[in-house]
Amino acid sequence: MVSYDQAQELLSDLAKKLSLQNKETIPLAQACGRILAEDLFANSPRPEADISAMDGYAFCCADITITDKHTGTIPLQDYIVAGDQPLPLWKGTAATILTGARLPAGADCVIARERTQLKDDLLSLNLVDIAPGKNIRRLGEEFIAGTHLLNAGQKLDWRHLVLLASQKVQELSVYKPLTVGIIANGAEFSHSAQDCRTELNTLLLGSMLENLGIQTINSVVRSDSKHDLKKAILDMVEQSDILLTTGGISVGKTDHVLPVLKSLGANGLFRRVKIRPGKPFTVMQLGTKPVFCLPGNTGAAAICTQFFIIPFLLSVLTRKTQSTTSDTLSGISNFSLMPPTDTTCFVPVTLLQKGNDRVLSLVPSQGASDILCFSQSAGILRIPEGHPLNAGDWCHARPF
Ligand SMILES: Nc1nc2c(c(=O)[nH]1)N[C@H]1C(S)=C(S)[C@@H](COP(=O)(O)OP(=O)(O)OC[C@H]3O[C@@H](n4cnc5c(N)ncnc54)[C@H](O)[C@@H]3O)O[C@H]1N2
Ligand code: MOO
Repeated sequence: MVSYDQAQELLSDLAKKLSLQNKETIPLAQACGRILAEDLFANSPRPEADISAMDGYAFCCADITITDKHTGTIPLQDYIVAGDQPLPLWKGTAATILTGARLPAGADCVIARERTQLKDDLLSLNLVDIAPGKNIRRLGEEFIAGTHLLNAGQKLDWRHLVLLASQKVQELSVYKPLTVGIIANGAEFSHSAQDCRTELNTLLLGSMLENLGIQTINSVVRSDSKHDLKKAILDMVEQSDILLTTGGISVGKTDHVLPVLKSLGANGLFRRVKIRPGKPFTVMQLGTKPVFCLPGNTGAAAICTQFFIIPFLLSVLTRKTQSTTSDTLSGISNFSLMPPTDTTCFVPVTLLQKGNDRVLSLVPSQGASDILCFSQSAGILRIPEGHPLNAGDWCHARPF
């Protein structure tokens, strides 16, 4: 049996050693949700040229004819819209220019249209409104060519796609999605069982993992037969990069998962963790493939997945230890909890604003097989071994 920290360390080492993922090149438009497999750099500056930030008029400040202490004039000549490659300004004239249009050579200022008067193609303006550089977005002001834009391992969403589209990236290299095989087992799920139960955990695990962009394949062994279980594991190992099992890992007569895996040559990374719930959680390796053996109790399976499997998969996917699953629901606890010696405890909590305080509270009924507590809570609070929680403590829960 290992501690929570030891289990995390073993999993982090395992994630670093695994080289599960191949790369593929796909069109940018299909890349949302995929994991970038290369560092990407800007191939052009942004803006690509000096650009007008206003609908108005472009000119060179030095060409303004001063008419009195406060005002000046300049004749109007050209008309430039976004998409034009403008000719240089006629010396001594201004050009009408629209927002986003390239500045013509010779212009060093743009004035907004509503700050001017126009009569017979002669523009009048207040001198306080003009200065070299005004209302111009300079070439490379946002970033220059060669700027490091994205790291390999980034999960791509609209923020990244739009950035890459601005660089005219049409295709990019991403990791092929991981396939995770999920096996539930138990005779209670047979439709002919006297006390037939609804199988929940393949749905639970499948939804959690698909949220990460992982493909999942499910198999439910609706018997307590070692033979059926062995066949399901062998089938699943063929089709997946990583295996999850749920149920059948305790010490009951029908708990066959661990003996069957051992009979297939699997080695244990660790057997049981000092946590509550989820103590029977075990990780093995079948050949090079990790096999995560989760308890059958649905609440325990959910918590082990949130705290061990998702961080593991994210570090495999992104090739770095994850901070994205950090504990970010912060508030003052309104309850005390003393975990048993050597045990890390997990409890679902709500987060409510009470006056000036954000308060973390327990929700009712949070046994290892309970599930309503998850819908009633905002996240899970981990209470590390040796650190009893006192009412009034400032603490951080992990949001769902
Ligand atoms: N003598 C002992 N008994 C138990 C111990 C122990 O240390 N000594 N540990 C307890 C703990 S803690 C847990 S957790 C469970 C884990 O047992 P299993 O992983 O073998 O789970 P099962 O016995 O197969 O099922 C337990 C419970 O969960 C339901 N279940 C199972 N799979 C699913 C599923 N896919 N969907 C919905 N519900 C599922 C199953 O019907 C049982 O009710 O062992 C304790 N016992
Ligand atoms: O630890 Mo079990 O996972 O409590 O029911």
